[in-house]
Amino acid sequence: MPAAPPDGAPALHVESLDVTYGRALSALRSVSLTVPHGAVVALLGANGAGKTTLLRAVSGTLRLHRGAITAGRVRYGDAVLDGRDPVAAVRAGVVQVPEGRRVFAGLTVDENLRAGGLGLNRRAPAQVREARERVFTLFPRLAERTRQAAGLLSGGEQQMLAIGRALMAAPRLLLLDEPSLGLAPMMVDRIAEVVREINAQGTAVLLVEQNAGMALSLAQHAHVLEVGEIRLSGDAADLARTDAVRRLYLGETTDAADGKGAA
Ligand SMILES: Nc1ncnc2c1ncn2[C@@H]1O[C@H](COP(=O)(O)OP(=O)(O)OP(=O)(O)O)[C@@H](O)[C@H]1O
Repeated sequence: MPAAPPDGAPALHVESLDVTYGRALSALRSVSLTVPHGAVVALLGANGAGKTTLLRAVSGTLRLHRGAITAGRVRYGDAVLDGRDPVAAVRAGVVQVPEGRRVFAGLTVDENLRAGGLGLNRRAPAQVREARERVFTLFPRLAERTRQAAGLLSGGEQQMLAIGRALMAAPRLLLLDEPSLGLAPMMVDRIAEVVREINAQGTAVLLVEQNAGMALSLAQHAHVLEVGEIRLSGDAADLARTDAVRRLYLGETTDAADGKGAA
């Protein structure tokens, strides 16, 4: 468990959130969760459960996908984030790493990293250098490839770059969407280590993962979303022991008759 937060340290509060896409599609209903300062919180759920939608609602990117918050609140510390844009979220200290390693393929590693700092364009060059050094310490492979086009990196390296780019904005809360998706097991282990290191440096993480084993091993708290609603919440280690999570999300056959199809 993380150390007790200092007084006034910001936490993310999502309160009774409803989100729709277009006029009809209800993607989230009455979703509430908290990410305490310095914590790792995992968000699990099947395809289409609404995990990405929740991250978009927090990072201010929902409108870019024609979604809208129709009820509820998103607050990070004193900042109200619902109804705001991504720049407001970044300024408040909240940065999302989108699913699918969306790096700028035609730009170099270095240019991608610079782009990550642009949301905070009044920062002193020394801070930018410091953020860059932090990224290169976490990801030495990026330091060796600063002039390489991002599109030529391996999948794992692109995921590192996507995370590194987000870290350039010096987030206090990182929203990570499926960082292990499509990566080889060794790279998944490396990404897990990186999440641990980032968290140990004081950044809270809201981690969306289909790899429930990895997510629950990293998180202190976890929530399970099903068709837009939170079905289970609790201590990550406790959730990992429940039959439903073991069967549906950890791939264990506690009851062969039920199979794993619902996940
Ligand atoms: N831009 C969009 N326009 C319309 N519907 C959308 C849009 N994005 C997501 N949805 C729908 O909202 C619901 C929740 O999707 P979301 O991507 O948040 O789920 P998810 O849990 O992240 O799933 P996945 O693991 O597949 O990414 C789904 O029914 C999905 O089809």
